[in-house]
Amino acid sequence: MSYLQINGVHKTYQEDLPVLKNFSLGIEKGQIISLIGESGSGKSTLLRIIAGLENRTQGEVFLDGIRIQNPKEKLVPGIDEIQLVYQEYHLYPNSTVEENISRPLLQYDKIYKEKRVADLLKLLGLEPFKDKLPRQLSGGQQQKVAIGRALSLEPQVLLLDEPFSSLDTIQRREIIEELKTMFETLGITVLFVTHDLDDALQMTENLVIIQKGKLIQKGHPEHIFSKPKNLYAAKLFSHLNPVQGKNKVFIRPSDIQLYKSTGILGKVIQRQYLVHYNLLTVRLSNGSIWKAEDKKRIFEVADKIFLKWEEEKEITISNPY
Ligand SMILES: Nc1ncnc2c1ncn2[C@@H]1O[C@H](COP(=O)(O)OP(=O)(O)OP(=O)(O)O)[C@@H](O)[C@H]1O
Repeated sequence: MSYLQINGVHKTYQEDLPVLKNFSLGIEKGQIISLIGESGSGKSTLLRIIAGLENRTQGEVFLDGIRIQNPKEKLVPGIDEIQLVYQEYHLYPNSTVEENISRPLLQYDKIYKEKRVADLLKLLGLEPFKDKLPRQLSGGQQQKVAIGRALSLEPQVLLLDEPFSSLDTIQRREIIEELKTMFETLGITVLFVTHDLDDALQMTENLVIIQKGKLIQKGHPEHIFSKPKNLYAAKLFSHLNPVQGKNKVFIRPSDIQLYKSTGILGKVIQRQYLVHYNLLTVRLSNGSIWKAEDKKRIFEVADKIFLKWEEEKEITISNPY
């Protein structure tokens, strides 16, 4: 059994409409995992179940071998060892940063509380803002306060439910970088939920993919990229072009080479400037529409183009769902 063990969790809010289907996952102590899935795939429900804040229809969750109780089995749902951080910061608007972080420690010894809060303010780089109100902070700083508050109880596991979705790209990149280092230093076990593959990869190389309540695939991104279990897992990484004359066989735009004279003929119908290449939309002579990456930025709309690729780069996806 893993440190955090999720065994066959099944959840239905309404009869016959399962939101989680026999979901099992083991997470080792100190591991950081990114759980990625589209909207409505059951990610938040799973986190609430792990935290003991939502009743499971079937299955069990264990932390260090101890069963997490359903809310209906407890007077006060949840446990201190597992803390959940939400997208909306849920801060107390009229309390300072310091007060927000110390709030869960109301019942604790004063000296312990002061030290714990001072440590967290330092760890999160929030010391200069300790007397400010949440509304005087940026979104990223507010989320750090929420994370500080979650960490105040010295949890073993931190569950992050799309915590950076409302931040802009640069803020997200910076805060993920900073928190990742902090989590590694603390040795805390983290399950980070997101629908954004870039965010997921910035946090860790341990990926878990959930789709419609089912665990589709887990592992290193390189493995999922080259051997995706289904179309959704494959498409998370890039667009897929269906190879003509081959059933369920695809080629990624990044694996296509572009030529001016030999290969499969097409015509550029759209060109999109992206950071590292121009993304071309190409109509092939059989009418199908493909995407290709023009890394040298050579081709223009209406140009003739010829495509080639190595057969070994083709991906066969037997499961279309
Ligand atoms: N309390 C509830 N009562 C009834 N249905 C619910 C409840 N909470 C969630 N659901 C439904 O369960 C499904 C999964 O929702 P959930 O929030 O777990 O998914 P998610 O992957 O976190 O989605 P998002 O990224 O949009 O938050 C959705 O269809 C949602 O409408």
